[in-house]
Amino acid sequence: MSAPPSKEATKPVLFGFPSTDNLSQALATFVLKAQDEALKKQATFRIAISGGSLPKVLGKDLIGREGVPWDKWEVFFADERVVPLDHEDSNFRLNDEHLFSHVPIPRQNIHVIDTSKLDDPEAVADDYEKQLVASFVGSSSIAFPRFDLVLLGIGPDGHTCSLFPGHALLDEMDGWVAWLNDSPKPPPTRITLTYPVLNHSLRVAFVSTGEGKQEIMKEVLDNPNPKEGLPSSRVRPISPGRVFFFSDDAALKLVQYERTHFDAAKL
Ligand SMILES: O=C1O[C@H](COP(=O)(O)O)[C@@H](O)[C@H](O)[C@H]1O
Repeated sequence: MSAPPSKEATKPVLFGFPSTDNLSQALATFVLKAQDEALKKQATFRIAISGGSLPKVLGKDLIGREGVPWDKWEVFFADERVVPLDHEDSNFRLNDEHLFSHVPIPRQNIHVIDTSKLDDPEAVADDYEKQLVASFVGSSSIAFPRFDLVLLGIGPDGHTCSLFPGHALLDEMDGWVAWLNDSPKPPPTRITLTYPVLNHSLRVAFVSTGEGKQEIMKEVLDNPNPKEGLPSSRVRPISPGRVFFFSDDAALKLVQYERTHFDAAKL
C-alpha cells in the first residue's frame, strides 16, 4: 500500500466481485493488510467502522481468520446513532452482532458513545471527540487524527457516515466529530466523523453491495464531484491517503469506471 508523495488526492481504486462472499474474503484480507502495516509502525491499529450494511459483510470472513492480534485493535465508529447501545438502531450493536462478539477485541478498545448524555447530542459529540484526542495524542498527525483505516457505506442517496446531501455538516472543516438532530434517515439524532478526519485517513474503503446501489454507484464513480457533489464523492483522502471501493457485480451493473483486479500481493 505504498503511496505517492504529493499532497493531491489520489484516484479511487475500484475492486469488483462476483458475489458478496468473494467481497467479504477480499475485504478481510485488505483490513488485515492495513492492520499489519499499522503495527509495523505503532502499537495499535486504529480503525473506524460504519453501520448499515457494512458490519455483516465485514464480519463474515474476518471473524474466522487466525492469528489476528485483536488486542491491538482500537475501534471507533465512523458515525453513530445517539441511542442506547442495545437499541436496534445502534451502530455499535450491529457491529457487536456481526464482529465484536465473535473476536477478542478488549472492550475498552471499542470506543462507544457516552450513553449517560443521550439527551444532549452536542455533549455526546464532544465526549467522542475527546476519546479521539486521547487516542491520537502524540501521533504525528496533529491537526487531525490519521486513522489507519476507515470503512464506510454509501446510502442510496449518496450519504456516507451521517453526512447527508445538502446538510450543513458538509461544510464542517474544523471539528473532528459533529452532531445532527435532523438526519433525513431515522433515527434523527447522530454523531459523525467530519470530512477533515475522513480525508486525513491513510485508507478509506467504501463497501456497497446489491442492486439497490446501482444508480448511486454510477453517480459516485462515473460522475464524481469531490468539491460540491454527493457526500460520498467528497471523500478523497489527501496523499498518502487512498480511497478504495469494494462492490459486488450487482451494485456495479451500470458503472463504467475502470475496475482493478484485487491482488492481495499488490496491496
Ligand atoms: O445511516 C447509515 O447509513 C450508512 C449507509 O448504510 P447502508 O445500509 O446503505 O450501507 C451507513 O454507512 C452509516 O453508518 C449509517 O449510520
